[in-house]
Amino acid sequence: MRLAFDEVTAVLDGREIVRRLSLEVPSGQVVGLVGPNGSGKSTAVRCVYRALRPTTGTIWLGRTDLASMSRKDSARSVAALTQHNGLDLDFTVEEVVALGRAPHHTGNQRLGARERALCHTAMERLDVAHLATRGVLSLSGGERQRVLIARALAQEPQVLVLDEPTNHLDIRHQAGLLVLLRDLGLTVLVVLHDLNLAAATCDRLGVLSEGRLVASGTPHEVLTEALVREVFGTTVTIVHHRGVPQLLHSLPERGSLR
Ligand SMILES: Nc1ncnc2c1ncn2[C@@H]1O[C@H](COP(=O)(O)OP(=O)(O)OP(=O)(O)O)[C@@H](O)[C@H]1O
Repeated sequence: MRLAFDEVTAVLDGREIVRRLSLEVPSGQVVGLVGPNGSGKSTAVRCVYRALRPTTGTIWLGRTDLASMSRKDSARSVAALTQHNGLDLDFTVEEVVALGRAPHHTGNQRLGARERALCHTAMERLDVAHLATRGVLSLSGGERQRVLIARALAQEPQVLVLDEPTNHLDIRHQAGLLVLLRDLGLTVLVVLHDLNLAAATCDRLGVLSEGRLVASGTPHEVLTEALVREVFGTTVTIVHHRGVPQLLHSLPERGSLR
């Protein structure tokens, strides 16, 4: 299912945080949203998981205007990993993952055998099955993050929206997660700070700067030394590894700030 921002503007506190954003995530593709701190990435994705309503513009889910859908219907299609995960209660890992099934249930339905198997598969994919009976409050930051991604997968969404999912993850789990996102076959919009991981994983990238989309295309098209200098204000050298652009920092000589 395709996801598309169509001229989306989001105003907060009287300030345009996202400005006329048009960006498409084609069905089954992974699109990375990158940009400096405060450029509006989280605000844009909050509009997709409906924590925020665009001030103007439309978000399309397939051919349907997201704003016209009931919250339950959109929750069946869109799963989100947000920066504020709300894991405040000491549920067990398996209980948290089972919450991913909530949009598919009415009332206090119990999970069926297929759903239990689905939750178990999601926990295995995220390497948290061995933690199933642990309380989530006792987990490390990275373990918690993986539990939340397992919950999102248990939801069986068609569209997955993730805001900095590699936070807290060690490099093995970062790489594992991004390979998983690539191979799930879902429509994925992912906010990433690590441009090297973004280039290696995403089919396309959108670059936000001060709320505006300033570049979009394949990583190869988008990630140039000039763009990184202009948007992020830093100097890098770009090399190609297996055909993928990768950034090497060119830091000033030691002592240059003295
Ligand atoms: N509720 C709010 N009210 C007013 N301003 C807000 C609100 N939420 C975010 N902002 C501001 O909007 C701007 C964009 O914030 P946003 O979190 O979308 O950026 P971001 O690109 O995700 O940043 P980061 O990379 O630091 O996570 C920031 O200047 C932020 O201070």
